[in-house]
Amino acid sequence: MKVTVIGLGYLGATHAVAMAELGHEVIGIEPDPRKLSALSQGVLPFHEPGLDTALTKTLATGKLTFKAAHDAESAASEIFFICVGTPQRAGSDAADTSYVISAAEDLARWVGRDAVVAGKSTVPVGTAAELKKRMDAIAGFDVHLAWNPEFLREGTALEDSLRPDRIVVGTFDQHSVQVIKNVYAPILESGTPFLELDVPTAELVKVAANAFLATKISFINAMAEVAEVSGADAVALAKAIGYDERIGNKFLRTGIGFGGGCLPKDIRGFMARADELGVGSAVEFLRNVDQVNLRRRDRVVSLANTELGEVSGKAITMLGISFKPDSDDLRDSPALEIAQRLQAQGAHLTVHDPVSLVPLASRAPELSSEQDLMAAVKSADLVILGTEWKQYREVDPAELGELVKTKTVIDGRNVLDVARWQQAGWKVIALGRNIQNG
Ligand SMILES: NC(=O)C1=CN([C@@H]2O[C@H](COP(=O)(O)OP(=O)(O)OC[C@H]3O[C@@H](n4cnc5c(N)ncnc54)[C@H](O)[C@@H]3O)[C@@H](O)[C@H]2O)C=CC1
Ligand SMILES: O=C(O)[C@H]1O[C@H](OP(=O)(O)OP(=O)(O)OC[C@H]2O[C@@H](n3ccc(=O)[nH]c3=O)[C@H](O)[C@@H]2O)[C@H](O)[C@@H](O)[C@@H]1O
Repeated sequence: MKVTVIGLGYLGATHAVAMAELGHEVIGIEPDPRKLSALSQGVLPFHEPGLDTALTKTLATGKLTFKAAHDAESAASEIFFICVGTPQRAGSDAADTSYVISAAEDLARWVGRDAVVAGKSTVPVGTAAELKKRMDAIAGFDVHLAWNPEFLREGTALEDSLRPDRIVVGTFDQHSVQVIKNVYAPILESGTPFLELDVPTAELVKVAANAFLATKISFINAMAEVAEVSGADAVALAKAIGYDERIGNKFLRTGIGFGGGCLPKDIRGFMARADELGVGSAVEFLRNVDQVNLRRRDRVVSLANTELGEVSGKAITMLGISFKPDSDDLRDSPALEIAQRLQAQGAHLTVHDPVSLVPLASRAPELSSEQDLMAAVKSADLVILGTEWKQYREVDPAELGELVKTKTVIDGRNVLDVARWQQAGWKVIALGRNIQNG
């Protein structure tokens, strides 16, 4: 099928490659000249395991091409996927839907009568109905608009796109259902559940899923707060409750909390939208979810100050700066916020991260960085593990211990082998735990 993907960020670039992998003829549209040029040359403008090689492979087949704007060729597509950003609006909790509106209105000037427009961006409930009104008015006919939210995770984005848990589609008409079933046919043939819903439900499924995931993480981090003052251990607690199948053991990893371009802004956008709809109190608990999450960052800043007397003038190494491993995404990264706050208090931060130091240089130029892990910890008064990259879990604590000034580590993700680090002479501090250091 002829497919156009609009907006080639983390979601859109992945979706375009995934569609080409399924055998479709794909055009990707991206107005940012830097991203467009990189993608056209087969270079992924962000880190995503496996997507770089898949991009090179699909480009070579000639089935994937990129453009800055719509033209007659893209206008002939049978389906258009809208994948533009919906960031948090400045000075507000609400989602900024201006990019989606602009992409939809622009597309309405090109879209064919039989083509389907499938929105994949995460939007406040009610957005699709508003877009349809605007698109119909510009196109002069009944545009086949549908909402098809995406559930991929960064770090496993391509795999999640090609082998999703489910495909959710909200449609206004049956023609859209059929075209969407056709585009995903190879995935559906493998037995992936296809949920055909009304449009508001499809929009809500996405924000509800992210709100639930955020709540689960904040739940265990709230238990961590209680554990810290009661002598309990939140990691052991998570394991113990997770054996109950009704609770499950996933998404109960306690630590410095959730960040990224989605969970934080999606729960805030959900609260703002619920408020507009007059049911703000229904999701008021998400305010607590957000606050518990942000308090974990405060906790690390406070632990660092307690450990060092005060942080001013002290050398602190942050291991990992992206919001999660296997990603270079710095959007609302807990590790980044902690590093910036400690630096603002006068500490000398050195950041190590396997892939995020280039985006970090433009995002937070005030932070020093070091590509070599051993050099990064040299003479440190304190080491903080901010992102649980595999190499930090596997590093030899004895080797690191020879380089630092003081062998104290705050494990912000509860992934270090405490006994091993202690045997190497380290004082180990972790969130939600009361670790006895000899
Ligand atoms: N990042 C992720 O893992 C996931 C993101 N989402 C949702 O997908 C949407 C996009 O997120 P990301 O890809 O992370 O954002 P992003 O910021 O990485 O990418 C958005 C892209 O859209 C482009 N764009 C903006 N206006 C445009 C227009 N009028 N026409 C064409 N392109 C335009 C931007 O230049 C940018 O490259 C958001 O709603 C997000 O919540 C959903 C699931 C997963
Ligand atoms: O809407 C989105 O963009 C996506 O948001 C999340 O995916 P992602 O942000 O890539 O990453 P997650 O694996 O969900 O992790 C989010 C944050 O929570 C943290 N986390 C995760 C799990 C956990 O147990 N504890 C915890 O602190 C991670 O470190 C990370 O900072 C959802 O998992 C995806 O399903 C969704 O499509």
